[in-house]
Amino acid sequence: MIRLGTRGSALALAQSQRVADSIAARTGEEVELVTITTQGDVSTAPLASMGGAGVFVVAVREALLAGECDVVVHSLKDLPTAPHPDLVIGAVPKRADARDAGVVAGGVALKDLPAGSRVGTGSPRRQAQLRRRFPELEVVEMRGNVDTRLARVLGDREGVEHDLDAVILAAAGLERIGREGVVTEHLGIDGWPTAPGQGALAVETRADVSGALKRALIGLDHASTRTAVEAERAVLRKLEAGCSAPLGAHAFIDDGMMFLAARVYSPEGEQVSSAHAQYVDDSRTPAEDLANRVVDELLQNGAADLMPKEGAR
Ligand SMILES: NCc1[nH]cc(CCC(=O)O)c1CC(=O)O
Repeated sequence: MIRLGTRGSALALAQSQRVADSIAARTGEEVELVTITTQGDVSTAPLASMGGAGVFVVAVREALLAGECDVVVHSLKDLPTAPHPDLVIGAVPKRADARDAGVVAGGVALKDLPAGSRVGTGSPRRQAQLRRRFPELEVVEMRGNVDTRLARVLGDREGVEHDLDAVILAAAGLERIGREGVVTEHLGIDGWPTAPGQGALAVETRADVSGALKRALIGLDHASTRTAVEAERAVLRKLEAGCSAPLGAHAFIDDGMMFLAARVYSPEGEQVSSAHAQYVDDSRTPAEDLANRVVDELLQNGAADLMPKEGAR
């Protein structure tokens, strides 16, 4: 019996169940889901007041370290970039859709929404992107699980106020919970790069993992997804010291070639710094090399100046 720790949200359960099925098929062992309730799930306070989105990861990791479960699944974009000394990412499965998706009431295109229409997102990156591309729309701060966010646009849930015209969410999350049908448009990755690691999962275990579970995770790993998200996260890590502005980054590998593009936004979206690079050499560390080139270019393009100014907002 293998125990897979998971948060209890619909999204977490959906992605954990898929990984559990895959581990069960590869090991021939039964895989049981163990639900872990985190402070971030219970409270609706702004995540920043609880130490950021990391609150989810910390609680799930504690259960893993305490031996309450053997393996956990994270959305890669929620994972801190610093490695944990006692844990390893045993598998990064093949990435799903990395794009953001718009869900707009009445199926109207975002660009055709009347001025002042209310669009919900809690992500500083999406807020900056919305303000830049659709300056006439009103950006509304929000958080909560995906179903609640959708209900604020679709008005399909009792007890949830129907107060938004649109919401921006990850396409991958909507697919995983079977709600891809509500998407009214996808935002192309070139003009709307998403969070480092978006659409990808990290399957984490204790560093001393062995035997059938270890072999199953090796089999579940998708090398080019792992390298691509490594490059995206390396951009985040290298910029963190000098720049806390919203960031989009996307990498992919196609036919042996690797591409990485990143964009840093000022909070109001009026300024950006963009950079991209592609890998042609036979580097043994392509993710690191590409990220270094992209970060150098971002900083040359003024990325550090896009940071929120003290007291400006
Ligand atoms: N921050 C919350 C979160 N973490 C992962 C996903 C979606 C799934 C993914 O990107 O893998 C979401 C919801 C969203 O951004 O819409």
